Amino acid sequence: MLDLTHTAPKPKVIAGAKHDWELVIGMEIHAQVSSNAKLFSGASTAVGAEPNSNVAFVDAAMPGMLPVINDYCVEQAVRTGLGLKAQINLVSAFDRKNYFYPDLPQGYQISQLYHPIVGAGEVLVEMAPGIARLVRIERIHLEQDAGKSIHDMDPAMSFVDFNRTGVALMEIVSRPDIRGPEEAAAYVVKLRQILRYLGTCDGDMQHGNLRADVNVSVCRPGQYEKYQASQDFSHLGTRCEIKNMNSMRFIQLAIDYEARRQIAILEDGGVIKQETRLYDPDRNETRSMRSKEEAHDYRYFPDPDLLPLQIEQAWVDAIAASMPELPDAKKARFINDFGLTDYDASVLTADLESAGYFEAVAQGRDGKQAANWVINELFGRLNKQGLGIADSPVSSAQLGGILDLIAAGDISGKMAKDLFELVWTDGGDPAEVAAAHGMKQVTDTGAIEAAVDEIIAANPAQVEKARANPKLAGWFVGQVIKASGGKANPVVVNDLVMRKLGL
Ligand SMILES: Nc1ncnc2c1ncn2[C@@H]1O[C@H](COP(=O)(O)OP(=O)(O)OP(=O)(O)O)[C@@H](O)[C@H]1O
Ligand SMILES: [Mg+2]
Ligand SMILES: [Mg+2]
Repeated sequence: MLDLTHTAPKPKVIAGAKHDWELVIGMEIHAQVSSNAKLFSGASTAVGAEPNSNVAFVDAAMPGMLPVINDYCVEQAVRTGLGLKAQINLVSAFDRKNYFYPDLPQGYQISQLYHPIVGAGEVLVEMAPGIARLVRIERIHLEQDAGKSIHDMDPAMSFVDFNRTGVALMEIVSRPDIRGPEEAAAYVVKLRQILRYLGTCDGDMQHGNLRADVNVSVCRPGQYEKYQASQDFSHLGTRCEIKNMNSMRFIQLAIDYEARRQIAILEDGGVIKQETRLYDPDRNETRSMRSKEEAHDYRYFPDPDLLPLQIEQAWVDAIAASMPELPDAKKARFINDFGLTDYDASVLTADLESAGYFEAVAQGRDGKQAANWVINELFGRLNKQGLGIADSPVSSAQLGGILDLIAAGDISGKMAKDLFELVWTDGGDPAEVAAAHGMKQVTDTGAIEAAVDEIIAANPAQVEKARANPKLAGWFVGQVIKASGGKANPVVVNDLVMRKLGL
């Protein structure tokens, strides 16, 4: 069962020169929909293609061309909504958001202002075991991405690449429920994790496939609670929106800078102007880009080329029936089925590849031991070499084979680490590699007994000490294992030593 009991984290408090302030943050996440074709054309969404080669006439806004909705993109938005426990709107509609920019050939972006496809949902953001923020989702709407302006190819010219023009985006809008920079970053991490589990967005932030607009305001302690009770935004401060953030670190730095900037203005008796700002990582500051446009500045109106989008409940139900297991459920299951700690379960469910690998190793084996090996040995080794789990030279079957040899008492923990190293570099079936390298733990009592007798006979003084203080018997165990060249099974040695010493 999923245990969602949690306590909310404390909001971040910043001490100004005059008094304390709290942060209030709401995020708009633009997530590129995983789909082979664009939202309103059949053109490919592949990246890295020759500039302007994946552009249909409708993407280039040729006269008379009409958009045709790609139902797979709609399905992806519905799947995302279901993954965020959100309401799915069976009727939604597309609007034109008008603005002029060289990378926007239509002169407007098709978006969904008035009737989005997805309504209210939620995301649980864990900050520590048992401490979590429930961030409410206000809406998700579908919209077109813009093209790319290129200014750095020639000092005297600007270019434009329309390959990205018309690719489907989901804008996922949160309520202002996030209360600090760390929570903001954790929210993006969690949302990205859910999208990747769902397969609706690849979450590649480096290539801008997931980017965040971060809305920040500050208020005096107590004001947020008034907003919560009434949902009346006038209790909150004026927000500034920091556009296009695609790094967890910069999101946190930008929020911190922006909050302090606003506090300084307010304590000086000034007012915050609602505006759009850009973060400059080189100078760690935000700068005004433009004053905030209101919806009416965009002259939104229903797109006359597109009928309202109507979907069937049965179709939504079919998508719901095919949902994969999501991160919270998988984590709870790992804790329950494999006895993992909260921390280990979080690490192992961070992405689907790690979770799948771990599960293959843990199935039918000691789950905790499997977790230790995957997290400490495997991840440690992969990190050292800068590899991802998909590129691991040791497969889950091979790692499972190593654990089986330990469980059978054939190799010691120390030998297992050496064996792991051998399998990592040379590959092969672990049992065969172990045999080829003479890695076999001695469990034969007869052979070990002789060594124990010999060491006891040679060290009468140690024997006296150990009989007086049984904790010192470990010394004999160490000696016997050393004498065997590390091959004697420590469990067997320990039993014999204790018996021979009469302990
Ligand atoms: N006082 C506030 N402090 C912090 N965040 C706020 C505040 N008021 C609203 N927000 C957040 O600002 C965001 C507003 O996004 P929304 O898409 O609704 O409008 P927008 O930013 O005006 O539109 P656009 O998509 O054109 O940028 C939401 O995430 C909301 O939670
Ligand atoms: Mg928005
Ligand atoms: Mg916005």
